[in-house]
Amino acid sequence: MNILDRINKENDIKNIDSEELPRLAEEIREFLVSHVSETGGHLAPNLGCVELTMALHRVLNFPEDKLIWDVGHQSYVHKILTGRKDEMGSLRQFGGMSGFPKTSESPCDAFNTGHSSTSISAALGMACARSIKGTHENIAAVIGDGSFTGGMVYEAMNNMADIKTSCLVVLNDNNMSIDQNVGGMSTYLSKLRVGQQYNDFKGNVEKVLMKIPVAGERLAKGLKKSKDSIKQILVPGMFFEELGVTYIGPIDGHDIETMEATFRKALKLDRPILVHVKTVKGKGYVHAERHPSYFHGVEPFDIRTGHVIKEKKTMSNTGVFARKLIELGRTDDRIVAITAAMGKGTGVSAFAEKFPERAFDVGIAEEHAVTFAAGLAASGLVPVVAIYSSFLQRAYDQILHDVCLQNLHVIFAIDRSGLVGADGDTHQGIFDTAFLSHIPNMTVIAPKNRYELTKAMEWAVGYDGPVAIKYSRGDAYYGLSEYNVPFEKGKSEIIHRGRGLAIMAVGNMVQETEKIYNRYISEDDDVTFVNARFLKPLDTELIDDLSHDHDRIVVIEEGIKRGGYGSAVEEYVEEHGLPVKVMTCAIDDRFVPQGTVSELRRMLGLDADSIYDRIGHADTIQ
Ligand SMILES: Cc1ncc(C[n+]2csc(CCOP(=O)(O)OP(=O)(O)O)c2C)c(N)n1
Ligand SMILES: CC(=O)[C@@H](O)[C@H](O)COP(=O)(O)O
Ligand SMILES: [Mg+2]
Repeated sequence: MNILDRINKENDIKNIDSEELPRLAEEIREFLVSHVSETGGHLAPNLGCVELTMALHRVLNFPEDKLIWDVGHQSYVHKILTGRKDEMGSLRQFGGMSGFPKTSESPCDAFNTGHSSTSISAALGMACARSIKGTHENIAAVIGDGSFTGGMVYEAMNNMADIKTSCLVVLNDNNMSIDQNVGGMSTYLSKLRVGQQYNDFKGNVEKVLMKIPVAGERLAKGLKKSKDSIKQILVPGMFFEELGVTYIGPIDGHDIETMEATFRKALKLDRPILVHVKTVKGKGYVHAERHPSYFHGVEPFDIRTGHVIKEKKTMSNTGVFARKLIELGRTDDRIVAITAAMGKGTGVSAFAEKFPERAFDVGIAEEHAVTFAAGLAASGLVPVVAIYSSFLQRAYDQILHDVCLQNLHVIFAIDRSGLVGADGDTHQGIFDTAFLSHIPNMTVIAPKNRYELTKAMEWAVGYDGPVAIKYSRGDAYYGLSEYNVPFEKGKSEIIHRGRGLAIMAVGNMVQETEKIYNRYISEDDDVTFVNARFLKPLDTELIDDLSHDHDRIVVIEEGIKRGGYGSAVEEYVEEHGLPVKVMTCAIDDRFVPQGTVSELRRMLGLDADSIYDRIGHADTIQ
């Protein structure tokens, strides 16, 4: 019988003999590789934290104790150990188990995550709540070295120093973000990693105890360690120590026994402790160990070769963006590119290969990325900040206060705009139009296909002011390339001028709308088909014009309805008393879960068939 068969619910791991734990770790790795090879998912981060998760589960009691996973992409092992291994087949699928912690999925998930660098703040909040309520649960956060580049971490640690209560932070350092980790903190952690041997457990605890006045010294003496070993412990982790957070480490993140003993002791101390754990990303699966970046988040793959089963043959929007950026960069040396730890994901790394001195990976620091871009723009350069739509949510005030208020020429390349699929609610890029369009000076463009994406980039470089260009995850659309009306600020593109019904589609929904349009044409319905293109400024002249011979305008967009493009059209029509009804097919006031984009569109009524059916009833709209 496999040892994993004896793990069926939370805390079962405590009944496994210590000698059996290494075998259990192997079984978990095999289980992970076999499942993720079929579903896709974040494999390398999970392979790297198998023993770390096991050690935490030996020490913490679930669901009473609280364990917070930063980003949460590495929580699969935690899920397996908390009675969810049978759900692994549905990982990241529509209606299935999430790839991130979800409080709605299990009481053993203490806090929902998906975006990085939130875990220490949340843990600290829980620790303070525990003091106020007088309860006694343990609270721990696990955060990776990549996530440790995010600013909130330092805000939390700054605060932590003032809050003298037990809170364990485990820094899972695999010397990798998605790509190579970057920056001063990453260098500092590297120094800590190579600068000393793994501390043995007693030495570490002794160090901690020595720093606690009076009682700590007594306890440390009780450990009967030699004076020499006490001396050598005072140097590492000074940065954390100076901040008032006790540092232990680095310890071997694949040695369950050492981690278990360290965590057990650390949790007894009534103060914030950071345990620095060194792990190998992708550990135990040769292809993932060799290519941790590729296996960070991977599509279904062949276990033997490590190759993704459905290799892409077409170019993605990201690829189109990257290629065009390089082309623009060749002739305009004012152009600089910025990524917040998503070099490969956004395509900025391709630009960086050609123009290393004009490309910046600032770490997982979207807020900084935007204000950094503002500084570059204020000095006459043309920064292109490429950030996924959902991660850009973080930088709202930087966009408003640092860029738009000064009308600076910063280009926002908003990748993963629209539904992203399997990552689910934390990652859907559905709020960008709403949170950008209401900021004065901002121009928002949603290109309809790959050609228009390149034209939008050219236009944005030639413009002077903040411009956001949003495009979706996945394959670039090649269709409708014969329609290529030159760019003019605030002007939509008329693909076909008919009468009666006008359909205005936004960005990636132009492709879906083409199907609806073709259906009308095949039925001899001469409808108007508009590519919205500029979401802001609104093409009010066109709306005025349409209102003369159309009684209905239908707006189709893959974004949140309130504050979106359709809202702006509706508002304009109402304010000006135009004789036309507007219906917006967009996403109602809700979050959108995981699934394939087509499943989600069907669920939301945003697929061509559903929209066609709805328009059929459009004369009933109020
Ligand atoms: C705010 C935000 N920006 C970017 C990301 C994308 N992202 C997810 S995991 C990750 C790297 C995290 O590295 P680390 O914390 O070291 O975890 P590892 O995968 O190495 O275990 C990044 C950049 C994110 N989830 N949230
Ligand atoms: C966990 C996380 O935030 C990233 O790894 C994200 O899943 C990447 O998404 P893409 O696959 O769209 O690059
Ligand atoms: Mg890492």
